[in-house]
Amino acid sequence: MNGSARVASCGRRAVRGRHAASCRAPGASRASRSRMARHQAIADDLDKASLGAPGFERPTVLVAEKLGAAGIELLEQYGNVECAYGMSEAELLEKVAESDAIIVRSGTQVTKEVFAASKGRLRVVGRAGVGIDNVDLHAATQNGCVVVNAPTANTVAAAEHGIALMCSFARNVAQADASMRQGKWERSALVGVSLVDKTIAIMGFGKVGSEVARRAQGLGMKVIAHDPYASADKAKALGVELVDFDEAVARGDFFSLHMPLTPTTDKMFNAEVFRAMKPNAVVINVARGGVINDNDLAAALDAGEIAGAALDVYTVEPPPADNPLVGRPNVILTPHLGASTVEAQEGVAVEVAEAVVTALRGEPAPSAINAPMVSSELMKELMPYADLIHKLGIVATQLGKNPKKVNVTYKTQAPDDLDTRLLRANLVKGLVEHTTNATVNLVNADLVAEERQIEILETKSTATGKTDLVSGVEVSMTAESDFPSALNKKGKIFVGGKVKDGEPYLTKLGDFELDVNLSGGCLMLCRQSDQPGVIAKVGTQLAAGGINVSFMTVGRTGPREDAMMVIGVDEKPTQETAAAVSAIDAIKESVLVDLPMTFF
Ligand SMILES: NC(=O)c1ccc[n+]([C@@H]2O[C@H](COP(=O)([O-])OP(=O)(O)OC[C@H]3O[C@@H](n4cnc5c(N)ncnc54)[C@H](O)[C@@H]3O)[C@@H](O)[C@H]2O)c1
Ligand SMILES: O=C(O)[C@H](O)COP(=O)(O)O
Repeated sequence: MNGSARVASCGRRAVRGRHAASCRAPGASRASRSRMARHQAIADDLDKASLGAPGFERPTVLVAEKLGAAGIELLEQYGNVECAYGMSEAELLEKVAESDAIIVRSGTQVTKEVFAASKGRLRVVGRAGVGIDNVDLHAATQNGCVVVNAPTANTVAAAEHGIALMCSFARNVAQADASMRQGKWERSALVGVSLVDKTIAIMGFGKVGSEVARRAQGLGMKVIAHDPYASADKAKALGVELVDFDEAVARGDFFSLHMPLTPTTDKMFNAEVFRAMKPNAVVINVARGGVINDNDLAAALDAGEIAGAALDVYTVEPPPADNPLVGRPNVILTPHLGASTVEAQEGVAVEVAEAVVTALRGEPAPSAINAPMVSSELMKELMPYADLIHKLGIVATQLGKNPKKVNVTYKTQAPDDLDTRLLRANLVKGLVEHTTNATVNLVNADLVAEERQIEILETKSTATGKTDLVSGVEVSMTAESDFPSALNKKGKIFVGGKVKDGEPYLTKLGDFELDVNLSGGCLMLCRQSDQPGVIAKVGTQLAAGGINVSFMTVGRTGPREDAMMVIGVDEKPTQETAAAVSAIDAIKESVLVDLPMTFF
C-alpha cells in the first residue's frame, strides 16, 4: 500500500436491493432463495436500525481494497461503510481503530499490529477472495476476531486464467503480440507446441485445480493430479489420475499450481524439484508466488532444466525490479489477475459482504476460517444454555479464584450428537472475562483457556424423557475459595443450573439445592444456621443501607441445619452494608456476586 488513501463514501441504493430480491422469489433457485432470506434478515436489522431500536448500533465496515458495487450495497444495508483504497500502513492503523470490520483483497497485510491498533474493536476481517495468507490468523484468533473469506466466487476466473496462461505460453501469444507491436513479423521464431495429448499435472486438486482439470480435458490433455488431501472418489469421478508428488513431477509437461501458501507449501517448488522435471516442462502459477523458490526457478530456466513459466502471482507483489523472473523470453507474466473478471469481482463482493454481515450479527458464517461452524439452528437451540453456562462460569469464578481443572457435565438427550463448542466457549468467557478486557468468544475461547492453563474436561450425561437438546449443566472446579459454602464434598467449587422459561437459573451451589434467577444484577449469598428471624434481620440491614430487594430464596440441607440464602438486590450494597449483614449472628459467611445483564 502506498500513497494517500482514497476515501470515498460508497453510498448508493440502501434498501432497494432487498425489494428487488423479493420480487425474484417465485422462480429463484434454492441457493438464491437462501441468499434472499439472509438479505431479508439483514434488511430487518436495517429497519430496526432506522427505527432506532434499542441495542442496535450500526457497525462500521472499512473497505480497504476495491470491492464490487453489489457487495458495498449489501454492507450499506447493515452498517456504515467507508471505502478507503490505497491506504498507507499508518492510515490503515488509524482507521482500523474506528472499525468493527475490515474487508481486504490480497494487497493489504492484516498484521498483528492492525489488531493491536484496533484495540479490540475489530470483530471481523473479510477477505474478498480465497487466499488468507495476508491475514495473521493467530493474531486474529487471539483477538477474538472472526476471519471470513469468499471461497467460491472466483474459482472459475482463476481456472480460466490458468488455462489462458497455458495456451498463451504454448502458442507464444504474449511474445508474438510484443513482437508485432515492435513492427516485426516473426513466424518461424514463434512456433509453439500443441496441448493435445500432453500431460498436465495439477498440483493442488481443490476448487480451482478441479476446474482446470475439466478444461484441460476439453483441450484433449492427459490430466494427472497431486494433492495429499484430495479424495480418490472425486478424482475418479472427474477422470483424473491422482499420483504422488514425485510421479507428478516426473510425468508432467505442464504444471498447474493450485495449493494454498502454508508453511508446508512454502517454496515447495525448488531446485531439486525443477531438476526432476522434463526439459520441456512449463510451470504455471496462479496460486501463490511463495510456493516457488524464485531464484531456483530462474536457475532452472537458465540451465535449460525446464522450458518456461507463466506466472500470475509473486513472492512479493508487485515484484521488485530485481526479481530474477521478470523480463525473460521464456517467462510470461500477469499482475495477479486470476480473480479479476467482472463476474468474479461482483461474486466475491457479495460473498464476502454476506459473510461479514453474518459474522457481525454474531451468527456462524459458513466461510469462517478461524471459528468452528455452528449451524444457526443449533445456535438458536443452545443460546439459552450458552447464556446459563456463561452465568455459571461468572458465579463460579467469583466464588473461587484462579480456576484450573474445570469439569463440566451437560445433561443431554443426545450425548453422541451434542456439539459443545458454543457452550464451552461461553463457560471460558464466564470464567475469565472479569480478569481481562480482551474479547472472549467462540473464536478464541479454547486458545484463551489454554493460555490461562485452564483445563476443561467435558462429560455428557444422558437425560431421558426430556425434549430439549440440553436440560442441565453442572460445573465443578478446583480454585482458591474464600467462600467454602460453594464447595461440594470433594472440596470443589460446584454450581449447577437449568433454563426455565428461557431464563437461566442456578439450581445447585456446593451442597445446596437452590432456585435463583441468574438473568442479571447483583446477588448476595449468605450461609446461615437455619433459625427463625434471620431473613428479617438481613432485610433490615439491607433496608438501612438503602438497598432494594428484588427476590430472596433459601435452600437448606435440613430444618434447623445449614441454609443458603440468596438475595437479589437492585443496587450493589456498600462494604458497610455487606459487613452489617455478615455481622448478624446466624450468618456464617456471605459474598456478593455480580452478573451482567447481557451476554455475547
Ligand atoms: N491468482 C489468483 O487471483 C487466484 C484466484 C483464486 C485462488 N487463488 C489461489 O489458488 C489457490 C487454490 O485456491 P482454491 O480455491 O482452489 O483452494 P482450495 O482450498 O479449494 O484448494 C487448495 C487445494 O490444495 C491442496 N493442498 C494443500 N496442501 C497441498 C500440498 N502440499 N500439495 C498439493 N496440494 C495441496 C488442498 O488439499 C486443496 O485441495 C489458493 O492459493 C488461492 O489463494 C489465486
Ligand atoms: O486468493 C485469491 O482469491 C486470489 O489470489 C485473488 O486475490 P485478489 O482478491 O487480490 O485478486
